[in-house]
Amino acid sequence: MDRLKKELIELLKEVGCIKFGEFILASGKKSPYYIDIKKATTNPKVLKCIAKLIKEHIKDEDVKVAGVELGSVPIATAVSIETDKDLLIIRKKPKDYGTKNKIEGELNKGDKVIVVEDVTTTGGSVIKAVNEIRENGGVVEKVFVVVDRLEGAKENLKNVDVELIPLVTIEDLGVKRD
Ligand SMILES: O=P(O)(O)OC[C@H]1O[C@H](OP(=O)(O)OP(=O)(O)O)[C@H](O)[C@@H]1O
Ligand SMILES: O=C(O)c1cc(=O)[nH]c(=O)[nH]1
Repeated sequence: MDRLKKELIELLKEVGCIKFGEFILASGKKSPYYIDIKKATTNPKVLKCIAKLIKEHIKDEDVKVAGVELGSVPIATAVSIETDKDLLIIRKKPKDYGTKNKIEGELNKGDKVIVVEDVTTTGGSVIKAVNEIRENGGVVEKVFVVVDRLEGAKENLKNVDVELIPLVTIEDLGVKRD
């Protein structure tokens, strides 16, 4: 296994982001476990590791890096700094004053954009962001996610012609699913 991937798995365990109990997810689904990914994405060591792993995939590509409010913004920022690529921030709702922007940063027609996400279950949240970028002229082919829970996101993204690239999956973290 890649050294950085191994390091990321260890770090995710170390910061204590794997939790068991009863949780309601963004999709409305119930789950007996939860990846408290914000514990990871507020930790500089984890952010550096994530950024380096994503850099291995996008080294020479002419792309911009997009993160969705709230969870993916620190990840996209770390990747932007590590790769020297422009950052885009996708809001969940447009600002209702000032610029009224939904996308912050410069997105031009035809720009290639990679989207980063903190965790995927159904992929519904990141698909909304992909649609927003596409509606504004961006070209999205790849989404990187720190942890994929293996609950349909890969298939749902494939249906909209996007490849989901998980840095780790729930299985890599040793979480048993029923
Ligand atoms: O794959 P899905 O089924 O869409 O679920 C995963 C999404 O749910 C969480 O977001 P949340 O809405 O809690 O946003 P936050 O980052 O603002 O906390 C998480 O950060 C993902 O974006
Ligand atoms: O689907 C979600 O909302 C979700 C699942 C999970 O494990 N962690 C998280 O932050 N969100």
